[in-house]
Amino acid sequence: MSQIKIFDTTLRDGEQSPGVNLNKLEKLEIARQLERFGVDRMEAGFPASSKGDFEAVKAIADTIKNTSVIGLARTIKSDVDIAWDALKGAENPAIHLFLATSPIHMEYKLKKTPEEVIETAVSMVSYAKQKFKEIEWSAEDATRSDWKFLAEIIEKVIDAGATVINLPDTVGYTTPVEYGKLFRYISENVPNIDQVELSCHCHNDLGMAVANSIAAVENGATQVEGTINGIGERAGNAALEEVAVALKIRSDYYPYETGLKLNEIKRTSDIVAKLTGMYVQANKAIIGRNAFAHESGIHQDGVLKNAETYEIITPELVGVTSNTLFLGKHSGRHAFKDKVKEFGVELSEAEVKEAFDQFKKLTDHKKEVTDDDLYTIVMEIKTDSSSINKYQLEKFQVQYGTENVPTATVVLKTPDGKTVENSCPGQGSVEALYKTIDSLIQENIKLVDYQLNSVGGGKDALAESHVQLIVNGETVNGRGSAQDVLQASANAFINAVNRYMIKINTAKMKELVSE
Ligand SMILES: CC(=O)SCCNC(=O)CCNC(=O)[C@H](O)C(C)(C)COP(=O)(O)OP(=O)(O)OC[C@H]1O[C@@H](n2cnc3c(N)ncnc32)[C@H](O)[C@@H]1OP(=O)(O)O
Ligand SMILES: CC(C)C(=O)C(=O)O
Ligand SMILES: [Mg+2]
Repeated sequence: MSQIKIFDTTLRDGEQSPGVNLNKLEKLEIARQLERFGVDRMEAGFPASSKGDFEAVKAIADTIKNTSVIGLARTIKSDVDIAWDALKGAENPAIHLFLATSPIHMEYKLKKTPEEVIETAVSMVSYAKQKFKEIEWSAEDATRSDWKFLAEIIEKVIDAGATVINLPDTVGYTTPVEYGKLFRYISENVPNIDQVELSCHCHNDLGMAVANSIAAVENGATQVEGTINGIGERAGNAALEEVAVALKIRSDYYPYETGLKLNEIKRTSDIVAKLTGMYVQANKAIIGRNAFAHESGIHQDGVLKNAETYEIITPELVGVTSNTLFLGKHSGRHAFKDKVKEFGVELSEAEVKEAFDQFKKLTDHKKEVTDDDLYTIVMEIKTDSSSINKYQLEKFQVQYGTENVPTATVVLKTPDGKTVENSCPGQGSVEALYKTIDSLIQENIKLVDYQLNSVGGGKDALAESHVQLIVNGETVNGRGSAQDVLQASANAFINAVNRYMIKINTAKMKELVSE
């Protein structure tokens, strides 16, 4: 079996999904889970793109030790310098430089001739080599590039010091046979190709990202790039869990394996869905709710006689277990801490206290607190700490009846410690609630997206809400959970506003420091 490396870009290309906006703490929690999952490389972000991304990449580089941490950069000196500042604390600092090679990108986007593109790529790889030992170079839009030109530029960037060459299908344009031929061509026509690793990076615009990635592996790729749950720009990237499980299940045919711990798939998928707000559809391969459900009689009959008649993957393989019954009203702190440890999440003493208090409160209303419930509580605590004063929901009431105009009354504490109160009507309960909260906040707020999901099943399941707001022109996401759907909705709205407050306060503090 040959070992295929897994390069995860959930935190960079995945975060390019419209509407996804992760903060530093959320990125750090996802990075920790990716490390547990066993990815070989993780692209933590694009350090030169914003201060927030710089700080997140730096925090991940300084924390993650068992996975190589990489940052994306354009072929611009300042991007390379900023990437170095973010990544120099990593165990093995690595940079991912990209430059487009297709005629359309070179002429219209970069406004460079092919010769200038070669000269820029070579000089920036050489420049980066003064700092980084490991350099991945990507020929952006490789699948719409001239193959002879690709072979020429690749040979030169390898001579300049690149250690990994990536041939991205940037716009999801290729098909498995064609992409396979491209890898074969590059393997056979670049004389120094054996000095580097060859990587594939597929987008899913035509629904072929996973198939294309496997075709690349069959034709010489030694690394697959992708994201958890296939999130990413437009229709997304290749879903890594699908690639890994396909290689495992079809090991009778494919002589390749990955170092991923497949039984961490469910947990990795869950944390990414929860923190990005991009939930997977029920029929999603590998981890969708229906992936292991058998509905029709003939299938059920077959499965009862021998599960393998209709089941090629077992739920246990990918870490889908029946949602373990967790602790109850009478459970103590020790059992609680043990459970949190099992999740692989580290909590400080103060965080344990906060999580335990919330868990106890939940047991007053919910007989059976499950792993999913507890994980939701723990993640809220791990990803939402900030020392700045924030808006706090003191109390609220919503009146709703089929014959009444829904009306909400809300009492809020503002960041400067004042208590404010108002009531507003709305078309529905959530609208009334949101209008009232909005009226109490001195910012210009527009609601762009609202989602409500249940955590697990049952009448008493926790509700989890995601919102996207535009606050004074800035897009921010918010997340909230509670047993009541209106409380979860209110929490999500206020969480988004508080993230905006954190964002502008951090920017203001930086200005003061630099003055
Ligand atoms: C295929 C991919 O996924 S590539 C990664 C895409 N990801 C992102 O763009 C997310 C983060 N991006 C950003 O925050 C911003 O685009 C920034 C901060 C990087 C740049 O912002 P701005 O300076 O305002 O430039 P803007 O985004 O409008 O345009 C991009 C510029 O980079 C140039 N550029 C694009 N790719 C490259 C490259 N690989 N190397 C050098 N320059 C490049 C473009 O030609 C354009 O230059 P121009 O201003 O001279 O025309
Ligand atoms: C930055 C590059 C590798 C990319 O994401 C793409 O081309 O899709
Ligand atoms: Mg991409």
